[in-house]
Formats: sequence, structure tokens, C-alpha cells
Amino acid sequence: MYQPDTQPDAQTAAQSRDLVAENEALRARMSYVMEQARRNHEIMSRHQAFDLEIVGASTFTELVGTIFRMLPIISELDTVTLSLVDPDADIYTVMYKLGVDFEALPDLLFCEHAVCLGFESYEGERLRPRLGPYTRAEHHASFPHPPTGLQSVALVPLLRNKRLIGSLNLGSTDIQRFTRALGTDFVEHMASIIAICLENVISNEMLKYMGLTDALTGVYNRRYIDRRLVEEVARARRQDYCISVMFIDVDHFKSVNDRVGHQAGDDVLREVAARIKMELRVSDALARFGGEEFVVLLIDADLAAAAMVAERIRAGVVGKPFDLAGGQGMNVSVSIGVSALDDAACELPIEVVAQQLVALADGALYQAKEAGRNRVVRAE
Ligand SMILES: Nc1nc2c(ncn2[C@@H]2O[C@H](COP(=O)(O)OP(=O)(O)OP(=O)(O)O)[C@@H](O)[C@H]2O)c(=O)[nH]1
Repeated sequence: MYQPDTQPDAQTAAQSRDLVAENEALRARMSYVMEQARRNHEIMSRHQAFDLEIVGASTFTELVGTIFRMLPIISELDTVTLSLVDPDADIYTVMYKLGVDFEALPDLLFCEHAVCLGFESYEGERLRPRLGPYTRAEHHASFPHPPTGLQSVALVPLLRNKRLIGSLNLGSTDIQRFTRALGTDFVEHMASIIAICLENVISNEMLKYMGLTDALTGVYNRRYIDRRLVEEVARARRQDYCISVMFIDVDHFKSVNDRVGHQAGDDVLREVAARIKMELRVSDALARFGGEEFVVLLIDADLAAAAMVAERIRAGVVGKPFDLAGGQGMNVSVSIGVSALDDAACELPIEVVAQQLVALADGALYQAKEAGRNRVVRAE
């Protein structure tokens, strides 16, 4: 049968067109896969940099600040908050005392009980992240200040040794970003690193705090006040304001112990510390110097102002009997010596000035004791 000799050519041309199309499709697919691989590599690198940064954080502020600063960028999120389980507000109190500025961390949240975080746990099963659409009713506690248009969220449990220590809360304005069907390995891995870092940093800060506080009264200890005094003398000089020191000693404390016993004596010391504290500003620092002696550092207070505060403390201690265990009441008084930074000390090294301030207040306290106790004496 006759066949026109153009037909094989047409067939070849069609085959070649198919091949070109297939090739183009393959190229497009290849370039898509390459682009995905490049993007994944970029995300991995960003997360590695994030991991390094948080593992290297040495303070609570540094760690939490890094999480809030970097995570929204590297994970392309519209909001990140962090909830911490803090039953007796120990973490909050210690961090506050160590100077953490919570107002600068509005996305750091505390809750009293782990159940408040809303992770359901079934017998023997590990807690799972909660992913899905955002609703104000369900997620208000985790996102108290949600960004406009928040659509989907992931609440990821922070676990240490199977204990829930908090929740990492991620939010996006993209409804598809966190759906119930999404795999959670990646966010769980990230949360496990954050949980380890948080636990480390919190333990370190707690240890630091314990090294600076007096276990009996909860106020600062001598080590802290010695260091703070030097810092404050330097700052007062630079910024040209006055600082004062008070040396406070409980009168006849030996006889307090003798009458009511050592335990009740301890209660008296705690109550004295609390009554002193009531008269101070947050910027002032109170420390137990040892035994029944306390030292107060007053910021931006001259001798007259410090003597006035000292008089209030003296009156506050002696004005109301101390209620001791067993219903017994006891009258307690304190003697106080006060000193202030002198212009004449400007030329001296700051450590020497700090020591002089305490020594002067101690000398004034001695005079108060000599003059009959329950009084305030200024080192003029
Ligand atoms: N309960 C208790 N007593 C303490 C503590 N540290 C020191 N003391 C006691 O405090 C007393 C201090 O006594 P002294 O230094 O003689 O002075 P004082 O009896 O207060 O007399 P004046 O200071 O002269 O008014 C001693 O009996 C110490 O045992 C403590 O942590 N707890």
C-alpha cells in the first residue's frame, strides 16, 4: 500500500514536540524541587542559627528576648508568645528581683497550674501540640494581645522529663499555616530545645538569686549589698545624685532569743525585715548583714531624707508588738545609724567610698546604742 513519505516526518515532529513538552515539564518540576530544596536549606540554616543563639543565652532575659525577636522572623510567624507554669510565682519573683523588666516582655505569660494550658493527656500518652484555627474564646489566655487578622495557631507543649513546664504559642494570619492535619515533628523538636534552654537558664538564675539572698528573711545578703554598693556609688558619681546607707540593729536581741527561744527569734528577724521593707522604695536595697544586723541602701536620698526614712522604720518596729507563735506578743526595737555620700569623697576610689559609707553608718549605730537604743543617729 502506498504511504506518503511525509507521514514519518510528521510522526517524528509530533514525537519531538511531545518530548520538548515533557522536557519542559520536567525542567519546571526540577526547578520547583530545586527551589523547595533551596528554601528548606535556608529555613534549616535559620533554625540552626536560632538554636545556637538560644543555647548560648546565659540569662533569662537574653533567652526569652531572643525567642521573641528571632522566632517570628525565622519561622515567618505573625505572633509568638510563651506561657510558663509557675505555681507559687517563684520564677516571676526571682526574675523580678534579678531585674527582669516584665513590661518589656508583654508576650511572656505565667500560669499557676499546668492544666490551665489546656493540653489533654491520656494515660501513658505524651502531650501533643494543639493546631488549628484561632478563636478568641479558646485562645485568649495564650494570645492576650493577638495581631489583627490572626487565623491559625499552634500551641506546643514545653516538656522536661515528662513534666509540662509551659507552652510555646505560635500564630499566623494564614489560615492554612497551622491545620489539624499538619505534621508536628518540626515544632515539637523546636519546643524541646526551647524547653531545655528555659530549664537551664531558670535553674542558673535561681542559683544566682540564692547566692545573693538570705535564706532566713528572703532579703538580700551581704555579698549582694557589698557589690551593689560599689555599683551604686559609681553610678551616683556619674549621674550626680546622692545615696545613703542605714545600719540597723535589733536591740537586746540576745535577750529576745533567751526569752522566746531561737525559733521565735528567727520569726522576729523575719518580721523586722518585713517592717523595714514596708518603708522602702523599690529602688532601695535591703540586706541582712549578718546576725541581727540589716543594711539599707537608699538611692537618690541625702542624709536628711535617709534619717526621715530611718525614723519611720524605727517607729514602725517599736510601734506594734510582734505576734509570735503561741500567741505571745513581744515589744521589739531597733537602733539605726545613717550616713550619706559626701562630696569630699569624690577623689577617692569607689570601693573605698563604699566601705566608708558603711563604716560611718556603723559608727552612728554604735552611738545610737550608747545613747540608749531605739533611736536614729546621723553620721555628720
Ligand atoms: N534567732 C536568731 N538569733 C541570732 C541569729 N544570728 C544571731 N543571733 C543572735 O543575736 C544575738 C546578738 O546579740 P548581741 O550581739 O550580744 O547584741 P544584742 O543582744 O542585740 O544587744 P545590742 O545589740 O547591744 O542591743 C546573739 O544572741 C546571737 O546568737 C539568727 O539567725 N537567728
